[in-house]
Amino acid sequence: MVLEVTNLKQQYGTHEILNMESWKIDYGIYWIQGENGAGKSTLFRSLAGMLPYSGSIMLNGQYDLKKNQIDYLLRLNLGEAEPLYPSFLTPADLISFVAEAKKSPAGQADKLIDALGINYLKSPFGSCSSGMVKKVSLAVAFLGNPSLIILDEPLITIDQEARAALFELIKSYHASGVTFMLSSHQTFQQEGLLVTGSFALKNKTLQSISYL
Ligand SMILES: Nc1ncnc2c1ncn2[C@@H]1O[C@H](COP(=O)(O)OP(=O)(O)OP(=O)(O)O)[C@@H](O)[C@H]1O
Repeated sequence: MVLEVTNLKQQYGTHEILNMESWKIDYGIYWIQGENGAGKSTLFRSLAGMLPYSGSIMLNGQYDLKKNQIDYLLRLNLGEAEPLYPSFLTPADLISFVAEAKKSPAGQADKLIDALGINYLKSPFGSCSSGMVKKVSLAVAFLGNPSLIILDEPLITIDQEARAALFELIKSYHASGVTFMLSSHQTFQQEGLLVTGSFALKNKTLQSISYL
């Protein structure tokens, strides 16, 4: 099992957002759907260790997010829907920092920069376009040797060329064993991406969607 979630509860103050008894996914590409405010980003941030939660989250059947946090976080990457970086930082700074933290193999960052067409590496984020910021956030989500990559709304603000490059990256990383969790209000089908399963976040839990 790539990911196993048990009794996950998540709330902001007294407002409960998630209450998931059991959710397991194996190797694949999953599309997570849900209305605005359903809790997708909250779920992804919880899985990425960014929010306190109650319950258990286990990766690759052996890394518990609470007990083996470093091993877990080396294997799970999140690309946020609307990434925010300090305005003085440059994409080059961010990429090299994350590459080191994620133990990225030599040459991997350059390939991602090239593939996604990131060409303002030394301009501070404060002067980058929103599409450029998003492309950098996508590049860093592929760094290291992840087992699971979560991309929250990966298609927003990126142009057609970057979109095509992103789908090529997803396909090639998936072929080498990476599981993906993608959220989008748009369909992925036209990109030739074979989705293993789709889930909808409703009533604080994930329900499997089957297509006729
Ligand atoms: N930091 C926070 N503090 C308090 N409430 C929050 C916070 N972040 C999100 N929420 C609330 O939690 C609920 C779930 O939000 P979340 O962003 O996870 O939904 P989403 O499914 O990703 O939505 P969208 O499709 O609009 O991006 C919403 O009601 C939102 O207002």
